[in-house]
Amino acid sequence: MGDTSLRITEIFYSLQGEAATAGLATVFVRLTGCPLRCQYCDSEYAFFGGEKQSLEQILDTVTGYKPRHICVTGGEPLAQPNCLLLLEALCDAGYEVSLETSGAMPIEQVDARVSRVVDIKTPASGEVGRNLWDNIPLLQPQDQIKFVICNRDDYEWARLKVEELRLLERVENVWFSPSFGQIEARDLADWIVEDNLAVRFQLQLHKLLWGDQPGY
Ligand SMILES: C[S@@+](CC[C@H](N)C(=O)[O-])C[C@H]1O[C@@H](n2cnc3c(N)ncnc32)[C@H](O)[C@@H]1O
Ligand SMILES: Nc1nc2[nH]cc(C(=O)O)c2c(=O)[nH]1
Ligand code: SF4
Ligand SMILES: [Mg+2]
Repeated sequence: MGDTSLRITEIFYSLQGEAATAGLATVFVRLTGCPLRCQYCDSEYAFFGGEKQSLEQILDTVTGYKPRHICVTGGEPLAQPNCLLLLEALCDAGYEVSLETSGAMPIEQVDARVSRVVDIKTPASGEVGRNLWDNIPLLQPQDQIKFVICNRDDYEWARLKVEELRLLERVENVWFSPSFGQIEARDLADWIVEDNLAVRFQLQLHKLLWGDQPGY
């Protein structure tokens, strides 16, 4: 077997602040490095640095918290090929695993037990050109789609994508999430109601509880 280590920025235990398992105690494994540069990124500290850790080391740290839920995030976790091994090992260990990923990397090889939370990058993210549209037909009902909305134009764009790609038929949860500090969350909520959309609004719970800082 070759090198199975991963570059890790942090591993911490907190309340899941996003998506379908929001509110549940969760261990976060944040992988270092990302090929994208979304203008709003709240995890820039994960672009560089980190520490190489073996799969065993990572699993030991995770197990120490005695969690049920694990969220693998970054940076862009799928930019490290060994991420696939980590996801498989976490599933084998019996954890409920979710993966936060930009829509920019192939999701095909991710273990089928994982809930893949695919962020479709909007025009105002600055990275709309990186969306890998081939991922869309691969989505399963337990996967999730997220749009981080920065302004009204992003909202209109996302609304059209939901329709065009029939996203509500593909996955149980399509999330519209306000870009933190860039748009009034209430405006986004009002637009969803006015347009009678079947998407789900979310706020990043951890930022309301602890502010925008690493480790929470
Ligand atoms: C930091 S990223 C890591 C995973 C992956 N690189 C991605 O973009 O999905 C995790 C999630 O946080 C979201 N996010 C980052 N900065 C944000 C912000 N300022 N407001 C709202 N969501 C944000 C991202 O869009 C993504 O859905
Ligand atoms: N509490 C908490 N929940 C989260 N859900 C997704 C996160 C991320 O950074 O990907 C995150 C995070 O950083 N903290
Ligand atoms: S893809 Fe994710 S980690 Fe990378 S810059 Fe965008 S939000 Fe940040
Ligand atoms: Mg975060």
